[in-house]
Amino acid sequence: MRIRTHLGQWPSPAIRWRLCSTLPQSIEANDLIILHRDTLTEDADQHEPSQFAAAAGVLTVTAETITLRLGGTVHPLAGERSDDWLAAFAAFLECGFMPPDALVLAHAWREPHRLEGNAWPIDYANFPRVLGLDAMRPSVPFAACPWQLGLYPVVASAAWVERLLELGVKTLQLRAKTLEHATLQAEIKRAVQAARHHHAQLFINDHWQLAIEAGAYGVHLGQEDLQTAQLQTIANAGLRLGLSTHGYYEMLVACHLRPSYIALGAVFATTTKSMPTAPQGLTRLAHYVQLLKKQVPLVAIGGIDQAVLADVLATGVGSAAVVRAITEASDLPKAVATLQHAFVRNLDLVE
Ligand SMILES: Cc1ncc(COP(=O)(O)OP(=O)(O)O)c(N)n1
Ligand SMILES: Cc1nc(C(=O)O)sc1CCOP(=O)(O)O
Repeated sequence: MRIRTHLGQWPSPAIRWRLCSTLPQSIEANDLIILHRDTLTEDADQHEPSQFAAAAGVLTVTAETITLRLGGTVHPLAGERSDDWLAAFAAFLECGFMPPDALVLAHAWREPHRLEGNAWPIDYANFPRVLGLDAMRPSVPFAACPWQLGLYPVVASAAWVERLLELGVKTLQLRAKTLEHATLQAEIKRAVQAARHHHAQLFINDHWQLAIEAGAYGVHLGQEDLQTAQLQTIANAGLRLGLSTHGYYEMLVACHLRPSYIALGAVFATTTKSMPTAPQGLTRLAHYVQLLKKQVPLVAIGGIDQAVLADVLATGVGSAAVVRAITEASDLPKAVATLQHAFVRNLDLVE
């Protein structure tokens, strides 16, 4: 409660978690069981999850690490933390953050922040490391892209890419979800050639091998894609990499891989795809930007249109990716011009 009062206004959490530092008489579905261990090497690692199967999650805490198991996913974190990290964890859960994100924030929590009247953790140096990522991290950072990627339409065909290039759009993504290999290969080639002709930056969603083959500017991948994509091959080929994130834990994963930009979503509700996570909203987005703005170029995505673009840009992101604001526009040239104008106005305000 003491820490929570310093974290500002947040909607009530959708889930009331119960933190159990000692074993409860009966385990309930929203319980997070906390186990203290000397090291992580014990075979306890294998037995604990089934023993506590009725709980929502288990945190195994050692001096240097905390491993959170939640819904079949393991989140291993390492880093310094304050003595009151557990109280901070409870406070961030109370602000509505899911356990992996609340645990990241709890690591980064420092009491002096509160005394300085700036309680929210935004100092990247205090944030923990996600363990187990080194094998997928390329030996060098991905090629850089501009800090301000500007208006960033995400479209499903080369024809759409060409239409937008004719209207002066300079950053785009081809996100073709339903095409078969041969058609897809031809679409990607055509879109890459058109983008090159217009000196534009075209990212290819998911299909990183075809993107390399076609010589695309970059690739966009989601967190699940990280299990299968060969990031070193993408980096060696000189392509840029954009990575999706949906909260603090995923941001740390993404940052460790040194991508060219990080996407923050979904800012607002979207009907373009079914999202497993709740919309972030502008307040969270602003906190994310404060943390990451000096680390990597940022792109906001999800439910962004003309009506909200100025508010989104006011958080400090350098780009906004949009689907429906473009594909469902009744007057495409006007929609592009209006959206582009918001970027110009925002740059004026920042300068
Ligand atoms: C700019 C940008 N941000 C996020 C996404 C979403 O990517 P991903 O998580 O891989 O989901 P799908 O696009 O594959 O549904 C994106 N495509 N672009
Ligand atoms: C493709 C995609 N990825 C998202 C994410 O949050 O990762 S949101 C999204 C769809 C964005 O579409 P619209 O602009 O129509 O809301």
